[in-house]
Amino acid sequence: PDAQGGARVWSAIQIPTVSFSREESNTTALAELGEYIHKVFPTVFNTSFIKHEVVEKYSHLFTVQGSDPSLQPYMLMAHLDVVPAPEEGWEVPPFSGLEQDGFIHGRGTLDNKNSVMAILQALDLLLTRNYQPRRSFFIALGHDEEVYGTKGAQKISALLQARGVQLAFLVDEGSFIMDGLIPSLSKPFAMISVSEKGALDLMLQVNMTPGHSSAPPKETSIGILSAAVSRLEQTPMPNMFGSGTLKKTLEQLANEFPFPGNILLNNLWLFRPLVSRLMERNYITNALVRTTTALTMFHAGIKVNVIPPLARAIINFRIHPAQTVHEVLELVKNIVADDRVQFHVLRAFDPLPISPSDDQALGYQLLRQTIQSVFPEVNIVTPGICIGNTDSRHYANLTTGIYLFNPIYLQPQGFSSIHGINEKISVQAYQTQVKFIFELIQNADADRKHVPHLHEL
Ligand SMILES: CCCCCCCC/C=C\CCCCCCCC(=O)N[C@@H](CC(C)C)C(=O)O
Ligand SMILES: [Zn+2]
Ligand SMILES: [Zn+2]
Repeated sequence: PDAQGGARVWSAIQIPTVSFSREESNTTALAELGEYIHKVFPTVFNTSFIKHEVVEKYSHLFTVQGSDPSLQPYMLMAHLDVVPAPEEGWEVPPFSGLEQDGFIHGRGTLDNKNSVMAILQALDLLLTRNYQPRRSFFIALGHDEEVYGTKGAQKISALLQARGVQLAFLVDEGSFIMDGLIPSLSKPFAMISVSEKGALDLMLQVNMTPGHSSAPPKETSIGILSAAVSRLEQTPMPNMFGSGTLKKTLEQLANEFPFPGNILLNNLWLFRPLVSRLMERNYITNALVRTTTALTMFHAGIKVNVIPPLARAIINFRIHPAQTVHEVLELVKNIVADDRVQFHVLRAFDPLPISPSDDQALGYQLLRQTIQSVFPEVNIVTPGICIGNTDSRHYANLTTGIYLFNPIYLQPQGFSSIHGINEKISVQAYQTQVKFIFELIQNADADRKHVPHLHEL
């Protein structure tokens, strides 16, 4: 990639495209970022076979017309918005986009302006080499992923559906080259997520008669609700480990673990109960084996000497692929087992279906091939499940091949910086991401029977 690559990312980081809530986002910044990509990637915007459309004012859809209409198109995705970043705790201000010690710092450097910039830069590089793709593809840049994507991705998806588009596959954020995230597994491995967990935001509410605090009743709305949410926190949803994608992932990783992990994972027929318990010990692997329960909001009380009429809590469940929203709701009601607690579903969706990862799965195989070429040191490429949610779920009507992968090494510190503090990307990692997309686009054009001849960076 050219020397400007880093500089372009820094400037994008300086534009605070924050989504605060579904109702509130920094639309001035979103518009500014739209103008910015126009300014720094003029070739992308001025090429005759690329159509650019703005959707719902701030999202962007690029249609790159390939020369061979018989090939089914695919889509590359990223999002322009970021979560808020209060300045406390940051080594450098989160919207400074400063470069220090080979790293670009700031909110959005991993989630997900890196992908916005890398996709456009890779395409720009191909265009400057007079490359016209054979296979058409779309680039969808949503502007509200961090607040559910209903204005951006959902609208782009509806637009494409109305045009009769069906995609061979799509690639979005959500998974990485995992580096030290699994205890005792020191070797990095590439995980391409082939599904993502579902979600349920559930409000619990207790209404009681208000009164004077000098003569309190035996139970208050706060006490009843606290007991209910505490029961939910203390009673984890069932461990679903045993089949499906995770079992496949672990079997593929088995020989990478030192003794005795390798023996346990190579003999899951015998050690399944033990492995399933071990997975619960770490908060990341725990999230892979069950529907998680996170108590995230709690509101009650209006004055120190008033018995509160109303107490409310919101719980965020992330639903394991082997369960449904309906099943989780039933379990929750059984655990709470108190008629005074009312339930209101604020938002819910089931886990995504599992995308294919067999030899015939075009998207998966292209990603695997490109990983092996760009990261020859990575021995294992494995399908996995994304524990968070992405804009990709809005496109499930257009394709059965949804693949989540960011071609970046992710260490525990990087993992906690996503939505946390000190988010940063090394200039070298960003350049490698550009190289990855540059090769991926060309691999998607190659005759699958022959070894591709690539333009090189
Ligand atoms: C043996 C396998 C090991 C696997 C380790 C897994 C480690 C997980 C690593 C990365 C997960 C990062 C997830 C990033 C995508 C999440 C994006 C996001 O925050 N989305 C929001 C969307 C919501 C609809 C607002 C979310 O809350 O999920
Ligand atoms: Zn993201
Ligand atoms: Zn995010």
